[in-house]
Amino acid sequence: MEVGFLGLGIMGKAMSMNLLKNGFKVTVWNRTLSKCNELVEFGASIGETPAQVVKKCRLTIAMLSDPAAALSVVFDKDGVLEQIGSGKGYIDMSTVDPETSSKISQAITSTGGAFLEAPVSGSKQPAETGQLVILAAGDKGLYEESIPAFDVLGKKSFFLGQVGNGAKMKLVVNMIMGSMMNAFSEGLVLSERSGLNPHDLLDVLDLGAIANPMFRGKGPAMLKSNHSPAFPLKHQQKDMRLALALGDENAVSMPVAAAANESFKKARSMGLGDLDFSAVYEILKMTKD
Ligand SMILES: NC(=O)C1=CN([C@@H]2O[C@H](COP(=O)(O)OP(=O)(O)OC[C@H]3O[C@@H](n4cnc5c(N)ncnc54)[C@H](OP(=O)(O)O)[C@@H]3O)[C@@H](O)[C@H]2O)C=CC1
Ligand SMILES: O=CCCC(=O)O
Repeated sequence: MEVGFLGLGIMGKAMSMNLLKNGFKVTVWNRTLSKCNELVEFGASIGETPAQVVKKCRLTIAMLSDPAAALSVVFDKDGVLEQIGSGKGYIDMSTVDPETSSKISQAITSTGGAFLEAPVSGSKQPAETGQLVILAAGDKGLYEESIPAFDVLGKKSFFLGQVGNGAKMKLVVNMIMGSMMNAFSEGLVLSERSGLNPHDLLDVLDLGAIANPMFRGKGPAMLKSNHSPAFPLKHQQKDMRLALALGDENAVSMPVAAAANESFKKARSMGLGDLDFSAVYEILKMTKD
């Protein structure tokens, strides 16, 4: 199957590589075109613009940083809209808000094209190993057609109904994750400041009711101040912001998420946005009596 892939950041590069390794023909595009070269070594073709990729492929997947990027790639000159139409499908796997997704859906479907939003849970390593959790919503026919690709990219796919539901599910999950990262970081700092060995805390946590892959995977690196990016902090803060907006729209009070968002904003303002979101630990560590 020939698949187009737009956006070769941390996630897009791993996902498109995975498709290539599993026998898909892939045509890639990235805003910074030089990032396509590594994929070409593994058999990918390059499209010079999003429109060129869509022209060539029946199915095109996008994995872009944020709502502005997702909209730009569809609506701007040489964008997806110039070539999408009947018989073609567009799958946006970026994490965006439901409004952005709906806007893209309306534009694509008005040309006769099919649209699916399919944000993912899981980070760099699950993307490399095909262990993502796919949160799809939109065109059911396109979802079914995409299952061979989703089976390569993920360990489980959910079809959640109408466009917007995938985006909402993803934002709820990441709102919880961002709050957890803040609580975890505060716990690490508190254990150190109160004279405990934080490595002991990691061991205790891992044996109890709140053991989880995030604490287990990131804890030891955090204690060494290693925040090599798997999930960039700037994207986690974007997700907190979008989740808080969803809370506003639905009159849901979220003081814990709001406080976590403030920590991520502070970390961004201190230049930590391109590090892993675990770098929020560094700003919590800085607070003194
Ligand atoms: N990293 C993770 O663990 C996960 C990330 N996500 C979500 O997936 C998406 C991608 O994340 P990730 O790969 O980590 O992000 P990166 O920051 O590594 O990559 C972002 C991509 O978006 C492109 N881009 C940014 N702005 C524009 C624009 N205006 N026009 C066109 N392209 C643009 C970048 O192009 P260029 O190379 O030119 O800058 C790059 O290809 C985000 O929505 C993120 O929230 C979801 C699950 C996990
Ligand atoms: O959006 C990013 C999610 C990262 C993860 O699920 O580990």
